[in-house]
Amino acid sequence: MASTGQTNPFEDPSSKDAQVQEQGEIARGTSEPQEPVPHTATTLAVGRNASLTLGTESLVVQDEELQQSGRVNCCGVSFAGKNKTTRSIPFYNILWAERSENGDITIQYAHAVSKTVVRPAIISYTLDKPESSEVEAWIESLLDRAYGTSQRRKRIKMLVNPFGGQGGAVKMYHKHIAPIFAAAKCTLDMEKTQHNGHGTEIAQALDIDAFDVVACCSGDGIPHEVWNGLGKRADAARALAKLAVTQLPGGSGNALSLNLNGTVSPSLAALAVVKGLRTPLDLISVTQGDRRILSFLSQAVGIIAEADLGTEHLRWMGSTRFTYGVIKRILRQDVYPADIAIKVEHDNKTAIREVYRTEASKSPPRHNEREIPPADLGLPPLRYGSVQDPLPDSWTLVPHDHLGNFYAGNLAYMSADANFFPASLPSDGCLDLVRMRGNLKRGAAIKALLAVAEHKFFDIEDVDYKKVTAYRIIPRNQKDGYIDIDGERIPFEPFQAEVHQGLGTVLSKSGHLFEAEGV
Ligand SMILES: Nc1ncnc2c1ncn2[C@@H]1O[C@H](COP(=O)(O)OP(=O)(O)OP(=O)(O)O)[C@@H](O)[C@H]1O
Repeated sequence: MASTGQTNPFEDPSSKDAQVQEQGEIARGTSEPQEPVPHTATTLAVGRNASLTLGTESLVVQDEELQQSGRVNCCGVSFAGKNKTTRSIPFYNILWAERSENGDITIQYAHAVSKTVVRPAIISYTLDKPESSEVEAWIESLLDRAYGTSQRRKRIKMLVNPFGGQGGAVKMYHKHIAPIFAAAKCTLDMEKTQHNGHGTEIAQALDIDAFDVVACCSGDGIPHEVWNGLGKRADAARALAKLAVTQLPGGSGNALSLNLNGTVSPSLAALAVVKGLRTPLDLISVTQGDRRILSFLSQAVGIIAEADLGTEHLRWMGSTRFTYGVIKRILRQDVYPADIAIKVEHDNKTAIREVYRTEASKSPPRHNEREIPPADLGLPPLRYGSVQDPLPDSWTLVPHDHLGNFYAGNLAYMSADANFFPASLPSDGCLDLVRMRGNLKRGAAIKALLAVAEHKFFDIEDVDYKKVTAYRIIPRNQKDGYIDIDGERIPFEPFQAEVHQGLGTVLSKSGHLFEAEGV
């Protein structure tokens, strides 16, 4: 038996980690703790002194090698001793396994080099009995545990926004993302976005049968464009069901990755995409004038919208500009009068908590394939018409003279530490709507704001929280202002929104929940 430790083609050879990996990490016996191996485990003897065992949650690698235990004694004799090393690699981290042409067995996995970075690493053994029929079945069994119902070798259309965030997305893609996808044998077709709206154009013209995933190395702007591009197609329903839209965090707002990949680390997000389960996501039609936009993240009017979009001149402050913007308006007790009509699905927090907990207690779906609509179906029709139509009969416009915040969310986290919508679910057919008065006592308003980071926002009495399927909002008595749809500004005019249950598709870790603390 020989542990060959192949060179990893994706590593920067100058890095220390790469050198360790090239020499074969297994023999070094580092990191993860050993896991007890159950009796039912399948063990593959790769050589006289090494074995690979499928444990309950991980691949257990045992390796014995000769190690120099002392250099020279007083008589000039070297001593050598045997050292057995055991380590576990979580199945989640296994990217690929195969027999190479020369009969070696090669396993690629995501090795944690820190809490926020994983890099591809390779274990490679020359088999003592390469002809054994056991090997193929063992590899299949390993891949089965590594992927479960997640699709292997995803075909990924990769969009990279070179200007996302601080402008480092292209470098980050090459360093942290592409190597993970390549090690997992995904097919990659990378394109840099060239201008505003390019994501929409690409999605509109994309060969949807050639890809499984559109992955955006960007902020939330490019996923928004991609869903809108898919929505403009004659086969919109099919395109939106077939293509999972995902994000590799490369912008200043990375909410999609936070909620679905549970991270803003590019390499961990890439691993989450490799292992992601296809999950339907509600999308929202927003109509304004004769326009129809698809929204996946949020719609905001009032303090939050203004603090997000009205503080561009304070970009030098980084993420603090948003907090500064909110506090300034809370202290001024700004109000944003509007008439609002809402189609409510769940109107109290007890019922909402119940809905959330029922879904959270379910086991992850066993099958994550969804029905693909025929090619002649466009976007679903609007059940409540558009903002230009008369108000539906059962709706009532209610004046909100002292509105401070109107904030509708389709995902839980709006940014790191801002789980504004903890009860939201990927495809419950509802938006979570938060309304707060602008004339609250300053102390109470600031307490509510601080509660967001402490996961206590939902229970604050001044926070009105409902699950809704549609609404119309008509701003009043203001010359101009901010309306924020997925972080983008639209004209300060009345708009209407309605939810399309599970119209879009994403990849998630759980298959039915966001990566957020719920209620
Ligand atoms: N090559 C390009 N040149 C200029 N703008 C671009 C280019 N590619 C994409 N864009 C635009 O950049 C905008 C922001 O993109 P994205 O969300 O990826 O980054 P971000 O850093 O989170 O953005 P922001 O901070 O502005 O919200 C999108 O509207 C997109 O259309």
